[in-house]
Amino acid sequence: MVWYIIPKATGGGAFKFADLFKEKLGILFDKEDEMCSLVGGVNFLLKTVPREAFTYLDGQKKFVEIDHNDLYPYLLVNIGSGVSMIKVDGDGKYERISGTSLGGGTFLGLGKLLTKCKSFDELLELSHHGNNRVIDMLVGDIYGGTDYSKIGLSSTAIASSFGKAISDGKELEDYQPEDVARSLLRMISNNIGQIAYLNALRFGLKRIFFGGFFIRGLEYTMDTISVAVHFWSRGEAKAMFLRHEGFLGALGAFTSYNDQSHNDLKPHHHTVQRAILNCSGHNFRHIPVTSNLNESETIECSINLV
Ligand SMILES: Nc1ncnc2c1ncn2[C@@H]1O[C@H](COP(=O)(O)OP(=O)(O)OP(=O)(O)O)[C@@H](O)[C@H]1O
Ligand SMILES: CC(C)(CO)[C@@H](O)C(=O)NCCC(=O)O
Repeated sequence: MVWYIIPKATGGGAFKFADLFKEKLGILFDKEDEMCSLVGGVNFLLKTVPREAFTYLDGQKKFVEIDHNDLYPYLLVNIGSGVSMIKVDGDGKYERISGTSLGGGTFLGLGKLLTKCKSFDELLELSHHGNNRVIDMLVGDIYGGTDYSKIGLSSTAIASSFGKAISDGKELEDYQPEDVARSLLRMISNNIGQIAYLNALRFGLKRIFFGGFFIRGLEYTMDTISVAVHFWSRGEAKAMFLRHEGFLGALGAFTSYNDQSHNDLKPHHHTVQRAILNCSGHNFRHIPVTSNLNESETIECSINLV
């Protein structure tokens, strides 16, 4: 019996590794466009999975009721190595309106250089124990401890990320890696939240969904992004997060098997004749799919969305 498996692949890696897979494993990818897959993944989740989207503010997670008839338009901010901002108007209807190269890769890359830590988890762990005020220059540092209330800035607002390092007379080694990691996480998350809001404003979008593997359900990251969106929108816009934020592209590629008919898909037990891979530029991540062969010579996949 001969088995032909055509894996769906999305992201830059679908292109970057296509020849390698063909040469070494004899496998051809079915390439799915990255942006299209991201949007497909989010739409699938929002329409199919209960309690998928939530807000996170002041340590409180609140699930958001999604009205399927009033879902669009929204802004999707996908934070991977870089950041893509996509205005979504419907199934398959979207436009990438902006992006920034200051993303998860910047956090991890700079973090490795500045703290010598080896992995994302290590860097995050460090950031949990740090205090950004040691390195960040606050409004109060500039204004002698007081707020600049006339323009809406409290004394504890960050005036300049890493600004204290200008005149502290310290070398990198004199700072605790925990504090450096904390400032870095705050700087990146804050910046993304601000750019996201400005783009939402450009197009009059009230809802902003944040996804990508950078978020990973991390409270400090989500809190910083939420505060940035809240601050810049003066409470008008809300940052929303997704429970399955790290698998958007792979899910979108998966749902595209059925000719984009997401509505026919249920989050449990799909019978498909193919497999999926989510390929970023430098690594592969399998969506948690279990598979076994059944008598009709198909691969039975079930996704566990918990
Ligand atoms: N265990 C981990 N190992 C590496 N990076 C991680 C890990 N957990 C979270 N991250 C963060 O996720 C980012 C990568 O996210 P993701 O895989 O969604 O994007 P990507 O596909 O590599 O990038 P892009 O969307 O720009 O192509 C990293 O830059 C890092 O900040
Ligand atoms: C290049 C991609 C789309 C690859 O996923 C992503 O890393 C990204 O959106 N980077 C930001 C590029 C920019 O808009 O400045």
